[in-house]
Amino acid sequence: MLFDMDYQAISSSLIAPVAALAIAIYVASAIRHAFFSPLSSIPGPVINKFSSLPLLFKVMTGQYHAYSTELHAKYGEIVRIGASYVSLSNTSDTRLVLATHGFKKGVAYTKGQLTKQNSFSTVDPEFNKVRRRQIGDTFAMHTLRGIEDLVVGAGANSLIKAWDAEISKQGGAARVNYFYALHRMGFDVIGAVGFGQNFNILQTGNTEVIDNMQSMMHLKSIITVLPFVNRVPWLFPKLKKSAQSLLDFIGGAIRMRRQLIETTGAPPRVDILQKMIDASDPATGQILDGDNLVSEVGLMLIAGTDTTSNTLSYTLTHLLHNPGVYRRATEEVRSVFPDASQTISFNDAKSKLPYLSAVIHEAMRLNPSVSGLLPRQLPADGATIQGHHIPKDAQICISVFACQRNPRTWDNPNVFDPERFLGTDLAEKLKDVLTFSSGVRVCIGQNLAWVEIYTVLANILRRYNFSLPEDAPYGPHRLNRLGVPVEIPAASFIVTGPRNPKDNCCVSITLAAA
Ligand code: HEM
Repeated sequence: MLFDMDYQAISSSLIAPVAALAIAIYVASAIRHAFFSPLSSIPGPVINKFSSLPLLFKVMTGQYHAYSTELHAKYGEIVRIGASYVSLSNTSDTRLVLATHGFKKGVAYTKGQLTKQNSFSTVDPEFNKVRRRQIGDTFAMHTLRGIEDLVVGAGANSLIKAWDAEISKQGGAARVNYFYALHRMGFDVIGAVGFGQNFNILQTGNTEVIDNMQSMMHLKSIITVLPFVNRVPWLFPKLKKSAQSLLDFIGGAIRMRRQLIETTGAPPRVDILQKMIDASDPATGQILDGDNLVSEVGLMLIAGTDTTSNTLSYTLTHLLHNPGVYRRATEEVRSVFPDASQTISFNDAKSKLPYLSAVIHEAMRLNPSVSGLLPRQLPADGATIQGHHIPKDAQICISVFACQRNPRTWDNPNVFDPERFLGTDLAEKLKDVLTFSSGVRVCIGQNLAWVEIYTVLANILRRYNFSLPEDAPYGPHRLNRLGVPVEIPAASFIVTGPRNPKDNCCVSITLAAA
């Protein structure tokens, strides 16, 4: 008993010094990491030298794109954006990081994973190489030429059908929400080319599946930062239920296709789903099956819908906010393609409409739809960038948004000005645009996105007159201190889009004179 009492007395008297020692060690290590690590020479807010919490908060609340851009404007082209995180806004440095598998994707990609690893989420270069070999042909231009009719049918033509119906229903002029219309359409396009199915949500107005997709992106952003959320069923149950519904939906679509092949003995048509079912790695013969197929096709639905639809939405927003640009783009389309009975094809739109091309490039520069945190690991020896040694245990964050608004690269970077992409130096200029990323992990679906973007914009600009409704909260009537329209607020949950599309993306449309 006596021994017990002594023991208790001794242990209680030790608590305070042990705790003090632990705190001292923690503080010393934080100070060493903040001020004496190789990262200490990199500029940034003092708090970021000690903690990554401000960064993680910005990621979770959808503000990373704006936060990184703000810090680069203040501190320069290399910034300590978190205790172990460095951000770059110089395109050449960023391209260098993206060029090879030397800088592997950061582990955050695997934390946000809700399905089996796929070509996007994997951090393993070998796995990625196999996947890209398996599905590369699926997205090659020669494949897409074969399915352009599907893209245009579910895309531009279907949108025109829906908007024509709205115009006649609303008596000659219709008020529509272009964000939702373009998202539903984008989903139908992936349905047509990726699932061999007519989801038809543009015509039916069903948005449940779109909402499920947005919930999945939100959940992924949260899990990236707080991985334990995925293991605790009662945390964010609504988001999880929506994400699961989406995965069930994808699994069901693949099962239907397999059953159809078993019944008829042949695929109904050559589309992306069939290409993926048939895909094999030319080097190893490995095929895609089971959960791997669900994961890859699910990725395509998410990566292909939100990104392309947001790009289209932003392009239309910029046209509506800049009436002079809108007039010139519309005149170009209508004078080059006066016959409204002929659908404008991808090749024609791309090769014959230089001003519309410049508008699209400029919208994609200002609003790259993938501008969330894209972290990269360092090689074993670290790397030296802009004279700073970045050690192997740090991570480099790619901020496409900050790169594309870097004032050292772009004059008046926050001003929408398609003229930038009209000169003879177009190819040079495009080297500074990283909207589809670059290097070994460059977007695999960009050809599909281009076909959809050009065919939709060319055909709707020819067919409709667009104008902002009188109650539009943003537009040419609301200018910032640079004298250009205030940008509508955006949120970035991996994909960046308008934060409140319901209120900020309405437009009035009428049929253009034939
Ligand atoms: C305007 C539309 C699009 C934009 C701006 C875009 C942008 C990007 C970017 C920036 C990346 C790199 C992300 C990273 O490093 O973490 C990426 C990767 C990827 N994208 Fe896209 N994308 C678009 C459309 C599409 C479409 C239509 C598909 C397929 C249907 C697609 C499929 C993918 C895949 C599979 C990857 C991962 C590639 C890899 O890591 O090897 N994307 N995209």
